[in-house]
Amino acid sequence: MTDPIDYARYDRIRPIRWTGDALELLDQRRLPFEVEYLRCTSSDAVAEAIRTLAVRGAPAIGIAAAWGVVLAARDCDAAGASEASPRLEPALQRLNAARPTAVNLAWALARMRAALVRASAGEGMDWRAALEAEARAIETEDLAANRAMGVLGASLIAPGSGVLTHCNTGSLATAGFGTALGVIRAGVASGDIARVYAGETRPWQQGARLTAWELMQDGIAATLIADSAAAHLMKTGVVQWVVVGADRICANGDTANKIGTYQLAISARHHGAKFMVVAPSSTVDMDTASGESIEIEERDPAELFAIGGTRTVAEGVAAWNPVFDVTPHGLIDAIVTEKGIVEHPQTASMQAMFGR
Ligand SMILES: CSC[C@@H](O)[C@@H](O)C(=O)COP(=O)(O)O
Repeated sequence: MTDPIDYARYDRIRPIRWTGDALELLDQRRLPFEVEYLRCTSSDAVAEAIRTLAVRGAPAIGIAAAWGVVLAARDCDAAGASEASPRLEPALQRLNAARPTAVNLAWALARMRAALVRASAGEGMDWRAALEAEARAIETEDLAANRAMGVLGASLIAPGSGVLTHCNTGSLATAGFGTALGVIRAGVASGDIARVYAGETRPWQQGARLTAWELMQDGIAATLIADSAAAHLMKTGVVQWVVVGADRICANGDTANKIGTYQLAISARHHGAKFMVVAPSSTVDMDTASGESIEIEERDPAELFAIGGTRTVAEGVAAWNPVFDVTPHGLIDAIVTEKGIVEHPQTASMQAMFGR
C-alpha cells in the first residue's frame, strides 16, 4: 500500500515533551488561545495533569503516565530494580487512579512494571535507564501505530466521501498524527475525503477547541457542528463515515469513547452511514468481555454549568456528567488498529486479530 502522506506537516503539534529532567505537557485546558506547556517534575504532578485534563486522550494519558514513572524513579532511593519495584508501586497506583475509563493508562503502567521486572533479571542493568527506554518506546510505537492506522482506515473510505468525527483524536490525544484524525488526515491527503465535519463535544468542547484548531493548523477545511446537529446533518446525506477514536475496546468489540459517540452510531446506522473506530491495539482490552463491565468516568457536574468560565445555569440545578459511553459492537462497521481491520467486530473476529 502506498503512503502519500507528508508526515512532517503534522509534527508541529507535540503534546508531550520529555526534556531529560521534566515532562512538558501542552496544556489542553488553555487551547486554542494559549499554547503553553505545563512542566511536571514529579509523578504526582503528572497524575494531577491527567486528572485535570491538561493532558487527555487515551494514548496520550498512557504515554504521560509512563513518563510519570520515569519521574518517580528519579525520586526513588533504591540500589536495584527489585528494591525499586515495591517502592515505586504507590506512585504507579496514583497514576493509575487518575482516570478510570481509558485502558491505555493501565496498559502503559503494566509495560513499565514489566520493564522493571526485566531490569531486575538483568545483572548490573541500570533500571532507571530501562524505564526511560520503555517510556520512549511506548511513545514511539504509538506514533508508528497512528501512521499505519491512518493509511489502513483511509483505504475503507470511497472517493468523494464526507466524514464526521467526535471529540479530539489528533496529535494532541496521541504521540502524534492521531487515530481517527489520522485517518481523516490520510483520507484528505489521498483525496478520498471531500468533506470533514467535527462535533463540538460538549461539555469540555474537545471538538470545538482542539480538533477544529488542529485541522486549521493542517489547512484542512472542516465544518464545526453542534453535537445536537449530527442526526440532522446525516439525514442530508453528506456523511458517509463517522470516524471516532476509543478509550477501551472490549473482547466483543463494544467500544467506550467520548460521551455522544453512541448516539452518533445509532444515527449513522439509521441514515445508512458507516461507523469506524480507530485506535491502537493498546486500547484493546481482551480481558473485558463486553461494555457492561467498563467503568464510565463521571466528572464534576460543574462542567455543565458554565461555558468558557461563565455560569449559564441557574444556581441549584442538578446535573449528571458521564464523560464516556459505550457503543455496542453491532453498530460498528470497522475497528481499525495498527494490526489490521476487524470488520463487523464480534468476539470471534476480535480473538482472531488480538488473541486470547
Ligand atoms: C485518540 S483519543 C481517543 C479517545 O481517547 C477520545 O476520543 C476521547 O474520548 C478522549 O476523552 P478525553 O476525556 O478528552 O480524554
